[in-house]
Amino acid sequence: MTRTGSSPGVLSIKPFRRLWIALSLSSFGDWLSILALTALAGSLTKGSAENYAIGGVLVVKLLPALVFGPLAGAVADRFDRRTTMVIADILRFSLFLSIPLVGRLDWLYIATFLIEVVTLFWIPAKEATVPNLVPKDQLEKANQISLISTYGSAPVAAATFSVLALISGVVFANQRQQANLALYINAVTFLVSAATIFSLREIPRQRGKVSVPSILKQIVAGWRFVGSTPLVRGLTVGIVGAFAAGGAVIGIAKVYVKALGGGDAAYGVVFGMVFVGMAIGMFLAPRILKDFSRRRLFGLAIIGAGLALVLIAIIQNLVIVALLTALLGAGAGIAWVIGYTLIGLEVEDSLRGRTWAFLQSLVRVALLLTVAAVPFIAGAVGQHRLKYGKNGVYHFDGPNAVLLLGAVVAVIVGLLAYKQMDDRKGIPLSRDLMAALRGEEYTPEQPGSGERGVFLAFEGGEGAGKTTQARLLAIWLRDQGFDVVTTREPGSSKMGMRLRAILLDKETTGLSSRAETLLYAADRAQHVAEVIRPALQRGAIVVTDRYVDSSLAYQGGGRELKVKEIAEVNRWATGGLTPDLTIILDVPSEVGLGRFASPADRIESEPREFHERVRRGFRALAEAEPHRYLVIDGTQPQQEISRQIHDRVRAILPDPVPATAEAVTSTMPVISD
Ligand SMILES: Nc1ncnc2c1ncn2[C@@H]1O[C@H](COP(=O)(O)OP(=O)(O)OP(=O)(O)O)[C@@H](O)[C@H]1O
Ligand SMILES: Cc1cn([C@H]2C[C@H](O)[C@@H](COP(=O)(O)O)O2)c(=O)[nH]c1=O
Repeated sequence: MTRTGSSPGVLSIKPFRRLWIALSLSSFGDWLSILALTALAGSLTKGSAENYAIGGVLVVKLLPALVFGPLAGAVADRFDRRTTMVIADILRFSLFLSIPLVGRLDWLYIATFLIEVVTLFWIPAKEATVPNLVPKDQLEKANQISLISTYGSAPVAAATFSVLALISGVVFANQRQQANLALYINAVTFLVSAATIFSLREIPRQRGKVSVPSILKQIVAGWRFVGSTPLVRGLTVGIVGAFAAGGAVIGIAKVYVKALGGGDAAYGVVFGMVFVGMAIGMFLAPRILKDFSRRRLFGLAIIGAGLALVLIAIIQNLVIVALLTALLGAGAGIAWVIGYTLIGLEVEDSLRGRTWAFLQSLVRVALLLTVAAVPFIAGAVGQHRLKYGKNGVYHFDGPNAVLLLGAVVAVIVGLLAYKQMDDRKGIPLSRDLMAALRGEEYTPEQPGSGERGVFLAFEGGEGAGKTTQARLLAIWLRDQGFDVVTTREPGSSKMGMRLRAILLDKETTGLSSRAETLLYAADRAQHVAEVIRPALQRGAIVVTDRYVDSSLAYQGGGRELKVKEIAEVNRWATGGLTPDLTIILDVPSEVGLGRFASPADRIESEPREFHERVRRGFRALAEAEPHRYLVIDGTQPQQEISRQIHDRVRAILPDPVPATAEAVTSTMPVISD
């Protein structure tokens, strides 16, 4: 995985840097043009026609992609890319300049349509050029920085538009002149871009024959693939639905902001907030919810965006709407980055291209239909005044209805995507989410294990008396008719015995603390699978001499690794199996170590401070969850320790099986429910 932080390295490649400057300028110009054109269209019309005029701008911006999309890709491969880009930029400069000079709505539409057609040829020429300017191993970084510039320029454009609106509001009398100023600046960005690309002699000349796939064929092929793959089905439903909801917002935002008392500056701020939110969502969510299922997060992000939209539709306060818009953007940004990554990671390489082509076609259709439908829905709903209290009047107009409809669509598609893509079925969402927020992965007890027995663990430092007490407890339990399995760690399986030899042999030198932790965890995973879980499933009482807490105290306390991380590894290794009771025998380290006559093994040979840290580690675990532990002073006489253990264990034992059961099974009786 490449880190974004290393992107400046790519920018040191001079030709790529120039192309990137051109891309940034063009992206900035594109975003600024959406704001300026919709504002100008609004100012060229009056009353309810304003809705249709703004919607019209967006429709003509989307239409060319449907008609000329496949052709543009082919042109990029067939003609000289540098020339294509320079001509496209000069054309865009001229067309943008013409809009304020002509100053008519019909020309605004024609010019916008032509600009979009030209842009369609510019983009694939640029996309195809990048791999020729950077080495292969830098391509991913180059793509990252291009993506950041494309979307990062949106809030910059929005801020510029707001500032321009404020400044020009002082100088100019009407809104038309303000929008015109933005369009002039916009035109200049394309001229600079053309000059920058013209100077790029490194772009190789390109000639060749390329077939033009029909958009209809792509959609049909895509449908077939989507129908047979739940992941892509969920992604498609989510992405297309989110774009449809987004289309509703884009189509109505200008009118809604105006209805809330805002002008062009406020529109620019609200528009920019979507992208600020997107950037925050994209950046923060994957970090905060590092261990959370990406498939679940995808659906949840769309639902979250839908809920933010509900509030935007009903809370009619400009400042709150602007803040909620950032929330909406965050949801959209999270869904976008996850959708993008999931397609990259989980869709086979041979199908990825088709998936993208299909999604892009569908997204454009969805956007187009929504943007086109928005003015009609808003117009059909009309204006409604709802009275409340003595003098209160709540306005519910077309824009509110459109936003609410978009919100409902987002929530429904979010739910559908969640259902289709859920990769943790049966795991409660709230627990999964809470664990992820704590930085842990929620591991439930293995499904269907159906343990009926009792699981007891002895823990403590060296020579604390664990083996002695485990043996005495087993005798006491068997005397009462229980099926008891005594076991220990490490080394209760064939593989575990070999691991024990490696771990405790003083000849083992240079073993890293992490490797040591993993070897103990591997022994434990085998121990649980081979010995503990089968015994518990048949209803036995399992008494183990050491378990997970030994790793937390020895590798966490003794070796000073992070206890949380060790717990996480072990949760995974054991499938979350936790003892019903853990008995800690607490003795000062010199007392425990002094009880042995035999030579010390690799761990016992550690210095005293190590063993004292281990002791403190065990105590801390018991203090954190007292209900799961029984801490006993291990320096007491053996019988006294046994008595205290019996008192506590008795309370959690099930009723022994009636004596008759022994006759039936003719084996050691098992515990009944
Ligand atoms: N309460 C006690 N008082 C004094 N000596 C004891 C007590 N309990 C056990 N011992 C003795 O201490 C020694 C170590 O006991 P034991 O093997 O049970 O400890 P352990 O905790 O299992 O040690 P290990 O660190 O090897 O797991 C044995 O010789 C045992 O007889
Ligand atoms: C399970 C486990 C054990 N250890 C250490 C603790 C002891 O020094 C030895 C095991 O020897 P014993 O005589 O069987 O008690 O291994 C550890 O460091 N981490 C663990 O998870």
